[in-house]
Amino acid sequence: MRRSAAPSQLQGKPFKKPKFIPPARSNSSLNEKITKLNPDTKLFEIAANKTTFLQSQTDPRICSLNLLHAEESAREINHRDNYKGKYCFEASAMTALDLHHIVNSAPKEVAVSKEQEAVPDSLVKYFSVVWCKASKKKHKKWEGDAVLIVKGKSFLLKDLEGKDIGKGTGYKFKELEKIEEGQTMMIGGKEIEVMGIISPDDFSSGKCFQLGGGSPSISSSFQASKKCFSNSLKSVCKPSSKENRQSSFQNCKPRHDPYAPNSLVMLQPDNNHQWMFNRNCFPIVDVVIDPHLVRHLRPHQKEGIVFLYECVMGMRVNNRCGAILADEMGLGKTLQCISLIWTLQCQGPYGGKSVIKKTLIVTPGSLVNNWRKEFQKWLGSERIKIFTVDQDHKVDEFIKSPFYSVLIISYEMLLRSLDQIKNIKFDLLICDEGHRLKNRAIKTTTALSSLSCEKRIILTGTPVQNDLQEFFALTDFVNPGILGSLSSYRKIYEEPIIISRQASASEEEKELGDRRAAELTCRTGLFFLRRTQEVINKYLPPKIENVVFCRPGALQIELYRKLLNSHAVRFCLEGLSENSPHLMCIGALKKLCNHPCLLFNSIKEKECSSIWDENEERSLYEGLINVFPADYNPLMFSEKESGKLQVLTKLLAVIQRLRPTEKVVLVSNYTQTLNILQEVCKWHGYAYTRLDGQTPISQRQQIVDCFNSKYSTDFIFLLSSKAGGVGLNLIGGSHLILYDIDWNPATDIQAMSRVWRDGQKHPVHIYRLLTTGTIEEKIYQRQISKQGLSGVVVDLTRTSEHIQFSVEELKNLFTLHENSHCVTHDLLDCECTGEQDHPGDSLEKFPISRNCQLGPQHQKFNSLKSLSMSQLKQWKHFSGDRLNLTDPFLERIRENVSFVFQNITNQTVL
Ligand SMILES: Nc1ncnc2c1ncn2[C@@H]1O[C@H](COP(=O)(O)OP(=O)(O)OP(=O)(O)O)[C@@H](O)[C@H]1O
Ligand SMILES: [Mg+2]
Repeated sequence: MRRSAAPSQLQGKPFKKPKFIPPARSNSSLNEKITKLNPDTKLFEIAANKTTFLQSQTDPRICSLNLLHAEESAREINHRDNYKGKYCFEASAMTALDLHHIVNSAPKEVAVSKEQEAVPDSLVKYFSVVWCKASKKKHKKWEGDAVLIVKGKSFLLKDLEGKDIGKGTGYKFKELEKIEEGQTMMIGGKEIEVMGIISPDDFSSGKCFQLGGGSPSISSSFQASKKCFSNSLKSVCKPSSKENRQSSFQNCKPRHDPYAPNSLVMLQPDNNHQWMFNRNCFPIVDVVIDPHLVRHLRPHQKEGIVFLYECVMGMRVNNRCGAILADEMGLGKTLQCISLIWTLQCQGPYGGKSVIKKTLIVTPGSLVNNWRKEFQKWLGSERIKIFTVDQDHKVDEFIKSPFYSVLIISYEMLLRSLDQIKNIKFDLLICDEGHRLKNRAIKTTTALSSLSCEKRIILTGTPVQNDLQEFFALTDFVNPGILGSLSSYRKIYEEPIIISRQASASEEEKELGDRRAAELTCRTGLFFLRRTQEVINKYLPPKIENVVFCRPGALQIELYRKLLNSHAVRFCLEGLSENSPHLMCIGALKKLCNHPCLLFNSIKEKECSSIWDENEERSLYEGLINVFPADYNPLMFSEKESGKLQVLTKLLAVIQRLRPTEKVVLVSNYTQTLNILQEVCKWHGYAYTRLDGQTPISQRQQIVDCFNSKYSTDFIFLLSSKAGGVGLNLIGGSHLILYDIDWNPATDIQAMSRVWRDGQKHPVHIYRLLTTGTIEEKIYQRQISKQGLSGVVVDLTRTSEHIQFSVEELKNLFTLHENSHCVTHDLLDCECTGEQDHPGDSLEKFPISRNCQLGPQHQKFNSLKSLSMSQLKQWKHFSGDRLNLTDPFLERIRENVSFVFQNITNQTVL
């Protein structure tokens, strides 16, 4: 049998999982393999690999989420790098010095692993192997790489996707115990050759399943350097004519002075990068952000630009040019991208030549014109020509005109114009509110993935929080293939992580899950950046957040009781079947909380519709109509019938009386509820404007601008959170009222973030209205306990309306607490009587933020936990008649309010 040299040895990393090399092609030993190569190639390949390896160990940039302060770091790095790499020839000379170190280090690793063989038998051992079906043929044709796990007398063979491809027990103990590198053996009907020993560490982190082994930067750099070498050598050897080069060199000055005070200078490319991308040996030129922009940038934005630059230039993960910028809402992701586009369009590190020509920005319809406005705001109209696609301006126009360099288009329009878009060569793709790409199967994702552009950025304020598959989709979109195939990702990361989070998980499973999560964080952390709102708090006015519990009206209580007694609800509580109508029951209760007339409308609609004969609906609504007054007219509804509506109308009146120049954003998830709120505005003569799913895209920015203008006479902005919750800047309003609650906390947080952002002049008041003792409280509790308290890596139980409920949970949901001021407060186990602050509580100790899907490691860098029950305990509590509110507005509407939680951020600025 011909023996293949373990590819891991060729890479100088015997403990990493080698890339599979069919035996027929790779039958030479390590030394043979190296000497067969062109000597220069050999030096370069290994040295380039080493360079990146060392860099990944020592370079602070590698830890993306632990960014250096941009100003100092970028400059410092530049100066540090200045000594090297003016020309790529220097690179090979320098890196060649490391060759011995690499080759010599290999046996050491083996020795370390071998020590482990001597440890007690109960310990598990891991090997990288190649395998094929058992045969007597002389020349084996290996079918693939695998990982062999040996424990005592049994073994398990897994392919690189993590799938089990063989297992067996009862083997001779000695045979399994003495497995060593290079050995071939028959095992479970398969012939295997042991290519190397895998350390327990590499197994538990999952690294051994990665092709080429190691971190992305290490492995891809190796591949990349191999790939680029032959090309770059050719092109390096045929530089442009002497004269041309001289004249290029003379023009190679940075566009802006890198030594000016406060200059923001990008990192210079390292040797490896130069080999790949500077084939004409242009001199290295400092890339300096336009001082006109730098003047305005906040520190976190400077860091963000450095991060984005390094990602799209392929400086963080070799051969990969994608990034996810997941800063919380309002942190100015738009400005960071605009700065990047402007920079790359005019500058580049190689001879100063620009890196990109055309940029495609895809964004929700409501934000197309917001992007245009932001370009105008930060760069004026002369520097860069923007084309926005709408009904009257089609992609054709962009194609025909040489003027425009940036195309801004909505996701919907993109799908319609995909054929044309595909024919344009875009160098940079930015997907705003890109969490919508979390589903790989939807058309938008496949359409965007089909574009050939490699430099891809996803912007999102609410990255997928609790679903590892969605996280995979985002990651795979920006850096295709970086985490392998979906099936291997599931086996290697998702499954062990999920298992480890289950209550029944063994210690071993927990440990494995933690390690895999840590490894995943580490691998993606290079191109994933998230900062929380705390970084801009100091630039913003104070924010007073109130969770207001409103007593339900008499009609509401009566209807509520009747609903809970319905056959449908009782059927749900008997045990869940597939056809359980619990979602319908929940929907009816939520409608009732908003206003009984919504329920009345539903009953009447069902009466007229043919679907009415469905049993559950009949059993839910049966007899309900009799609870309404005989002459009930849903068009003439009364505010008193809904506790929340009563509080709302009083609140609006007080705000207008006390602050006649301030404006209110009023948010609901439902169009029908917005209709009711709109009626209320009309009755009270409040000037209002409205944005929902029906608002034509072309009008949306105009509506927003008009509301934000100081000349606007609108008092209220009616906003549908589903349609316009993301991305909008509604700083014209300083009061935001969230009329109803969503299962998904991200939806609510998105909506609440519309007013407290850069540019806001007034202290901001946020009011979340909940009906006391009802399902709304339960949903709120679920938001702050399940997802907030968990603090774990994943919680797949939370998927908006598709949550799986246990019967116990449904019992809780379908209970009305009529005698409590606030069930949520009762659950807090708080000793206060709801009339005072909690002594010694520091709000700073409990920053409010959101959970990040990858748990502790990500949180350490960039994301704090969501508001949790324990944090809520630290807020101010005001109960019943003893309300002694510091909020001047709530103070005047206490009548219908049974309880208030209040938190003030930035009080010092008051
Ligand atoms: N450095 C700055 N100085 C002043 N205003 C700024 C600065 N950066 C951003 N802004 C303003 O802050 C507002 C919010 O910025 P932007 O819309 O980019 O936020 P975002 O991060 O995209 O938030 P979201 O996730 O909600 O879309 C905008 O009006 C923007 O012009
Ligand atoms: Mg945005």
